[in-house]
Amino acid sequence: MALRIPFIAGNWKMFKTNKEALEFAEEFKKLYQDTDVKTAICAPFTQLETLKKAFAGTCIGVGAQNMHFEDEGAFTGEISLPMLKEIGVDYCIIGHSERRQYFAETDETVNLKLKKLLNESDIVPILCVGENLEQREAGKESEIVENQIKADLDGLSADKVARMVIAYEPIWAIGTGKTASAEQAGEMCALIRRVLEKLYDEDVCDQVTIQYGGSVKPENATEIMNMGEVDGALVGGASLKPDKFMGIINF
Ligand SMILES: O=C[C@H](O)COP(=O)(O)O
Repeated sequence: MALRIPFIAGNWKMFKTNKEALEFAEEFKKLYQDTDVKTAICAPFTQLETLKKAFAGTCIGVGAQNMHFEDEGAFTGEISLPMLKEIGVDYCIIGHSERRQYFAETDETVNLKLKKLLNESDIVPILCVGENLEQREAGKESEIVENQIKADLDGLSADKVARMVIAYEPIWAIGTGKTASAEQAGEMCALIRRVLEKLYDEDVCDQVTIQYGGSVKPENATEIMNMGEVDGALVGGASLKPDKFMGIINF
């Protein structure tokens, strides 16, 4: 079994101005030392260049939160892969539940975006999947997540999928203060690994980094990270403050 390095990424969603991002970066750089945990900040588009410059010469990665699947065109408000490449981002979140819920993201567009990123760049996608409360209460979480993974990865080759990150984010646990129990997080991350093994092979399933996301904070990070199949976390609210985020990285 491959030894996967823990990877804890922040998702700032629609928070922080450039000035605030720079202040965060300066403070966070001082704190992020002597750790074997990989990290990145996925920030709004307007802050990506600022963060790339601020984190230059460190191991702290920078990610976008979305990308269009076309290179260019009449798509008002969208950002393309060549634009992200020019900034030099390391990661890009794809298919976050907030994109699916509020901006009509579908498994079909998620799939096109993943193909674009993986076939035409070295940018690592962080694919988000997860069920809503109604689906969880109906006991359908495994079916929902399995179907999302199958549809989102459709047509992608094993070597491409092997370098992805997949974040299991139950929608009912995002920003609600309700966290999935460490067992629930572990079970769903294990399910994702089994689906990958079925679709590809053991090598792919061993290499993919699987994160849990949903109300992760310093107080619950140790328990979540200690579940066998959880390789990391995608952190929303608690990634906005350098000391809180560092508290999770130091789980
Ligand atoms: O991408 C991050 C997730 O949506 C989790 O957000 P949260 O930590 O604020 O619950």
